Amino acid sequence: MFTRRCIWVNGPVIVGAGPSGLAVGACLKNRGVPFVVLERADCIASLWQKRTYDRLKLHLPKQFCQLPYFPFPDDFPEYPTKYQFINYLESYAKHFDINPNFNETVQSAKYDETFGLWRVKTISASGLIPVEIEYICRWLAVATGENAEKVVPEFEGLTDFGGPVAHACDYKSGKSYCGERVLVVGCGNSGMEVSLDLCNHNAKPSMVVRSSVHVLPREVFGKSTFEFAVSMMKWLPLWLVDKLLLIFAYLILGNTEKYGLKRPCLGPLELKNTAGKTPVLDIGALRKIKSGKIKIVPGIKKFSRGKVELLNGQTLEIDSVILATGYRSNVPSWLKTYAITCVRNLRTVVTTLQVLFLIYSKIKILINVCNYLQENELFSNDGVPKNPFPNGWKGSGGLYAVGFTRRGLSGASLDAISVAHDIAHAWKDETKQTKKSFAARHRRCISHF
Ligand SMILES: Cc1cc2nc3c(=O)[nH]c(=O)nc-3n(C[C@H](O)[C@H](O)[C@H](O)COP(=O)(O)OP(=O)(O)OC[C@H]3O[C@@H](n4cnc5c(N)ncnc54)[C@H](O)[C@@H]3O)c2cc1C
Ligand SMILES: NC(=O)C1=CN([C@@H]2O[C@H](COP(=O)(O)OP(=O)(O)OC[C@H]3O[C@@H](n4cnc5c(N)ncnc54)[C@H](OP(=O)(O)O)[C@@H]3O)[C@@H](O)[C@H]2O)C=CC1
Ligand SMILES: O=C(O)C(=O)Cc1c[nH]c2ccccc12
Repeated sequence: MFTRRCIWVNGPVIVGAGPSGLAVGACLKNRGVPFVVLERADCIASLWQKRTYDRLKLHLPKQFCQLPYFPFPDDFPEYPTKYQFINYLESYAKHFDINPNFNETVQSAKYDETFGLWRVKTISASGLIPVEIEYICRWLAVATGENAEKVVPEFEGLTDFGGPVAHACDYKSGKSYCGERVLVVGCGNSGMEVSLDLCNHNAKPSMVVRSSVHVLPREVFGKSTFEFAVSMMKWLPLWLVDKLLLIFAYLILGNTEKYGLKRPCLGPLELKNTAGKTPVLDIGALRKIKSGKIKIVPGIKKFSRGKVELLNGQTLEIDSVILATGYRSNVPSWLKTYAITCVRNLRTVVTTLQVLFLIYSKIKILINVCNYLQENELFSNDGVPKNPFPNGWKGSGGLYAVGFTRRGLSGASLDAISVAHDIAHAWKDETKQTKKSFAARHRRCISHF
């Protein structure tokens, strides 16, 4: 049973209370614009508080990770721990007096063309009875993140495996894996750091590398590699910076291909920009790989009871599996376009015709048209903005994206400043016009229907 409520918001609705949502909230506060933040979890920065392992530290230096208008404390180390970062975010929310509505999951957000308003529906699980709430607003800032949902690939036979299978987002420490043979699937920063942590707790990790990966040292000549790359980008083209990074990586780490870590054809920064694939910034896993403490294995063929068969025909006996297989955005599941229903129907008809008449090539064009129409005009079907950085933060009808730049926390901060600036201008214009007639309603941020 649901209770229903409808709330008018005089200002933007921000979806997500992670660093991006907090940053845009802070920038709006600075400009005197009221807003509401909706968060599905019961705390701010739920990714950091609930879905990361104990030993996690920021892997970019602190100056690239602080949010607008509130620097990290002076005594923070170069690479703050996750607990320091969480404390900072708590202080940030307190400093700017940001009070998200917790336990409220956005189910859908639709643009009502007739009124030029957003209708954002949530289910609030705070009380004993779930409450369905509809927020109505002029502006919608999407800050649900690039890592909103875990990616869990399907593997043949995994259900017969019998041992524990966890995603990296549920991994806390290697303590409970002591002495175990663990298969870590994936070799991004999560796979590498989970494998390292397992080693440090006397477990025996084998890490699956199915394709390729760029491993870079976290520091070159005592300076952060990231900072070094950022400085070089001011003077040199990206391809040259990539070449230099790879030369330094070779000089410092040696030939990583020798250990089964094939490098991608594209350079590390180009790959990050085009495919969003983050290079691994090594904090010690490579040493364990070189010493054989972390075994590198190829792609998976199938699982069976207590075993995994690999693509090279080798079979390993394993006790547990950790899927460090990454994350994805959840925007397509709740952000609707007005055309979505009719386009879906059209798509079904077209697919049926395709099956009936087998005239594939002509129909394929129509299917592509349907896919295009089904997409939101700001976000692609993958749930990230279609336009690359720095042009992916603004859509039409008052829609904004914060924190989808593939540039981590520094990208989120830049988005937040641009979005708040834009909304503040529009908000001030609109409130000026409506001030007299709606004076009473606008005195408070929210008024209930
Ligand atoms: C393990 C890990 C380490 C990282 N380390 C770094 C680093 O060192 N430096 C760096 O620059 N970047 C780093 N990143 C990148 C990372 O994306 C950012 O650090 C940051 O958390 C992104 O902030 P965000 O607010 O955009 O997303 P998130 O932190 O994911 O916050 C989004 C929030 O939206 C909420 N939400 C999602 N869907 C809904 C919904 N439907 N309704 C309501 N609420 C919803 C979520 O619960 C969440 O609280 C790291 C990422 C990971 C996974
Ligand atoms: N200290 C820090 O600050 C940390 C930061 N992070 C950040 O969090 C984000 C997410 O990182 P991460 O969780 O590592 O995810 P990534 O998306 O970076 O990596 C996913 C890995 O899983 C592999 N994979 C996916 N599906 C399969 C499959 N079916 N079989 C075998 N392998 C598979 C991918 O291989 P393929 O490339 O072949 O697709 C890739 O190696 C990144 O931006 C990262 O930088 C993460 C951990 C620590
Ligand atoms: O850790 C992440 O996910 C980030 O997005 C941080 C980041 C942004 N640009 C980069 C380039 C190289 C390594 C990390 C990052």
